[in-house]
Amino acid sequence: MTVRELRFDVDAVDAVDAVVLDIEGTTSATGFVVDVLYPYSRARFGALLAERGDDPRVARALAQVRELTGEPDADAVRIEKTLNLWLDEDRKATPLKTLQGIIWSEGFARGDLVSHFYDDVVPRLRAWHAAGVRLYVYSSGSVAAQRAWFTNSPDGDLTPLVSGLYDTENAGPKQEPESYRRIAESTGVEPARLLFLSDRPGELDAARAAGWRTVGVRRPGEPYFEQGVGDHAQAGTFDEITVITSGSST
Ligand SMILES: CSCCC(=O)C(=O)COP(=O)(O)O
Ligand SMILES: [Mg+2]
Repeated sequence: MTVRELRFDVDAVDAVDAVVLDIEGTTSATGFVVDVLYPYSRARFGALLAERGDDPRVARALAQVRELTGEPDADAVRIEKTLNLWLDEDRKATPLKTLQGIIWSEGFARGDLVSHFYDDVVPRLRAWHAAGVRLYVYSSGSVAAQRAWFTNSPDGDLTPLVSGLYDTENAGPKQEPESYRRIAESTGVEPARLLFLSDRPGELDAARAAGWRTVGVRRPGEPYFEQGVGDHAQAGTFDEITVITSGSST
C-alpha cells in the first residue's frame, strides 16, 4: 500500500476550508457497523413497522420502499423481508437508512449503543477544528443516525466539532457529482476548498467531478482496501493527512 503525507499546499497557501467525512470505512470500522448496528436494526424492524406506521418518517420510508421495489401493495411483513435483504447486501437505500436511523438513535439514547471511531480519527478532528477547519459529515447513514453516532462516541459528544450533516435524503446519492455540488452550495464553501475523505472510489470520483479535493482512506481490513481508491491521493490513517488552512498547517 502506498502511504504518503498529504499536504494541500500545492497551489495555494489557504488550501482547505472544510473537510467532509464519510463514516463507514473512513472514520469508523465497517465491521462495527455490520456486526453491531445491523443486527440491532434487524431485530427491531418488525416492531417499528407494525407499531409505528403512522409516524410520518416511517410512513414516508414505507412508501419509498414500495416505490423502489415496484410493489405498491407490499405489506409490513413483505417490507421487513426487503429491508433484511438490503441489509444482507449492505444496500445504501435511503428508506432503509431512514428506518435504521430511527432505531439506532433511540438505541444510542437509551445507552444500548456506543459508536466506534478509529484511534487516529478523534485527535485529528479536534486538531483540524481547533485550527479553524470546518468539519462536515456526508454518509449514507441518515442524519439522525449520524447525529447519534457523533453524540455517543467513546470520547464523548463530538457534535460541537461538526458544522453540518448530509445524507442521501438531503444531498442525494453519494456517487453523483450533483450531490457534492448541492453540499458545496449549502456550506457556502468553494468546491476547490472542500476536502472529501472516503473509502469508496466511486464517491471520490463524484466529489472530484464536482471540483472538490479528495483523499481515499485505505484501512487494512476494510472492504475497499484491496481494490484501492484509483488515482486519488490516499492515506492509511488521518495522521497522514496534513490540512493547510488560513496559513496554518494541521
Ligand atoms: C452512523 S451511520 C451508520 C453507518 C451506515 O449505516 C452507513 O451506511 C454508512 O455509510 P457511509 O456512507 O458512511 O460509508
Ligand atoms: Mg464509506
